[in-house]
Amino acid sequence: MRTAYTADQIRGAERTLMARLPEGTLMQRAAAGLASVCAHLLGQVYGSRVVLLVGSGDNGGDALYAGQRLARRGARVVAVLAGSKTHEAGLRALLDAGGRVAGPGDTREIDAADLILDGLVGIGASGALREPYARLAEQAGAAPGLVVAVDVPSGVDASTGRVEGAAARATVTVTMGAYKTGLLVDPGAKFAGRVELVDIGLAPYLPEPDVAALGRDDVAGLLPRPGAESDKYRRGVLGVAAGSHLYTGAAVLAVGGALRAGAGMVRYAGAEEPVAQVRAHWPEAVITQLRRPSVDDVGRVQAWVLGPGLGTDEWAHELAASVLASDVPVLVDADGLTLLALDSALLRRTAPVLLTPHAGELARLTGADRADIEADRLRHVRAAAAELGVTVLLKGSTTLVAEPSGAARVNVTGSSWLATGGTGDVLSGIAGALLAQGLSTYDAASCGAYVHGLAGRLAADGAPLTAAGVATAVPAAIRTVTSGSTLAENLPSRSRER
Ligand SMILES: NC(=O)C1=CN([C@@H]2O[C@H](COP(=O)(O)OP(=O)(O)OC[C@H]3O[C@@H](n4cnc5c(N)ncnc54)[C@H](OP(=O)(O)O)[C@@H]3O)[C@@H](O)[C@H]2O)[C@@H](O)CC1
Ligand SMILES: [K+]
Repeated sequence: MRTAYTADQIRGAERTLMARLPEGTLMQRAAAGLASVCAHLLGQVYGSRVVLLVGSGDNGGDALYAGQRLARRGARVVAVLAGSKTHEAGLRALLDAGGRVAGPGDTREIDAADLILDGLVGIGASGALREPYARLAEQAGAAPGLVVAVDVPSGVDASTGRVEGAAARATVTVTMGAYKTGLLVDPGAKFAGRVELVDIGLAPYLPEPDVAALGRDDVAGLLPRPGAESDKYRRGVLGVAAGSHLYTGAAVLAVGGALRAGAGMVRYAGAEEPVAQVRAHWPEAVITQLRRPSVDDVGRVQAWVLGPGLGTDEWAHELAASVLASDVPVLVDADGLTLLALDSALLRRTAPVLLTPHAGELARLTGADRADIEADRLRHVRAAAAELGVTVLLKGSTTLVAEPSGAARVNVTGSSWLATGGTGDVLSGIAGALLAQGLSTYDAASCGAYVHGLAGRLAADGAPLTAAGVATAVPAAIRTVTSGSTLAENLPSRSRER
């Protein structure tokens, strides 16, 4: 499990650790890790051109000491001093090692650099980048050289992932001591590139994490596996109330996701048109063609998926009320979420609920502005979970899952190929199948997102995918998780010692 922290949490831990160590020790550890990543990226350090963007705080100090180490190994290092002041000892160290200095206006070197080290601001930043930092951050991102962000890409809020103005787009972010939340959550995650963690000895002093990202082993431990005693009922029966005469595909995809994700049985309940389609695609599903909007005659299930392609008319509303009146966990997606936005009384139930909105659907549910949600996804998904008293999975390239208690997880297996129509229906089927097999809403959502992301990567393999292809790839994704194969995740968990 990868855990991440806010800037305040990191600062608190750093204070405790720093009090036990000679002054400057942590910065030297940070600089050593930084220089080692840079050397690795450069391949040959001797003769390479390195530009340091140096702000007025300790983030700039890290960059200067890393620059000293690279200069000692023969790199041609130029420090662009952007702040009103500069870390003096770091600057002296760089100059003693043969580095040079340029002012913030002298930026010709940036375009010629093999590697640009972004040491403008780290966890001490507040608000949008001011000039000349903003201009330098953008210039670095647009330059042909590699960009290595020190601790956090400047312009990304370390605690939230918010990007208010300009920010440095990094190839690699070398982060000190622990992951920062803003490196895992979009939009910050997009600016961070690959994240490398440098161990500076902070771990024993860290509090409970702000967010966690499940890794392959965590998911393998949580995914249900059929035992010798399992029969189809014990493996979990999922009910799917989805699809309408207008939208039949959503029902096919949700049922497909559920069957591939190991539900013991899927009971599909719907109107005539989607019933015909589901029957044609999935002879395995047990089908009830509904004559009235009620699931009373569908038979026993252990969980429901409600909403994909359901429509939002009176018939759909009554069907939603019937599903939510049951005493089993319900996953609500798509049109089901619109129905909840229109009639919040539907949510008055005691059994668990998992909502799986994208930003637009969450906006409809909570009344928040969609753009505000996209800009500050973690805050909004937490607020929604607390306000509605249910587990909320907010879809996106870094999908988030939040509990009413404030606990939150981020999924790192996502891929931009998954931004394709119908993939959400597959996710609802996968997570629903996990709910039916007994996982909590929190675990079903997090493991569902993880498996769905992997299936998307397998289905895409570097080319456009279809939602049906994602459903087909689900068993291979589960095999990847349970067999311990090393399909790459977004963020390597490798850490570097001094
Ligand atoms: N502590 C430790 O043990 C260790 C810390 N480490 C490192 O230190 C980093 C934290 O250093 P930090 O606390 O000095 O803050 P930092 O991020 O450099 O920037 C603060 C300065 O930036 C400025 N500024 C702020 N907002 C701005 C804006 N919007 N736009 C423009 N400027 C802005 C503001 O300056 P001023 O306004 O006064 O000019 C402020 O003083 C951390 O990320 C890690 O890299 C590692 O070495 C490990 C050990
Ligand atoms: K930085």
